[in-house]
Amino acid sequence: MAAFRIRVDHENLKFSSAHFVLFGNGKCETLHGHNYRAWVELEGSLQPSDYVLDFLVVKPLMKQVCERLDHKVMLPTENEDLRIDPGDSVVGVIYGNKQYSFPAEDVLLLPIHNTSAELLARYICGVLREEIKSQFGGGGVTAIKVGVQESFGQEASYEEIF
Ligand SMILES: Nc1nc2c(c(=O)[nH]1)N=C([C@H](O)[C@H](O)COP(=O)(O)OP(=O)(O)OP(=O)(O)O)CN2
Repeated sequence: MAAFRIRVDHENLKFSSAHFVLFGNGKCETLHGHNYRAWVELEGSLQPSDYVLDFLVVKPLMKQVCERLDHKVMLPTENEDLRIDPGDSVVGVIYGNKQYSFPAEDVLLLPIHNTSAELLARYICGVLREEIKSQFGGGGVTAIKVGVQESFGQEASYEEIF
């Protein structure tokens, strides 16, 4: 089967954020940060413009998502073992015998089960999918794939049919 695929992967598509992966049974990583990078690939048919979708519209969408994640402590709200108390000025978090409190403005609550690169990729993919659908009606896009790199040589990607 023949298909066109575009890829947007720029050095400014990055976010520097803190997280800790939860392993269950009260075990988790220590809080730490990564200089994440993200990229997206879109597969689809050519439009009258001879584009699948203009790079110049995909790039700012990706940039927006990265900016939302940048300089935040990312916390997963879909993990039943992580207790989050989202106050107006302080977010309290309890996991096993660990307790954290963060300034609310530094926290980003994400509707995911864990802040692994895999689930961050799926989250970003979902945000982009909805933006592309609402702004361009999908265009000719048939599949979307997002990659999230934690550090050089370590990345996860997620792909879904549009
Ligand atoms: N499949 C996945 N494996 C791991 C993930 C992930 O998201 N998906 N995440 C981690 C951790 O976040 C961990 O911090 C990364 O591990 P590590 O490479 O040890 O950490 P550094 O970036 O600090 O790299 P150094 O080589 O230690 O400097 C683990 N696995």
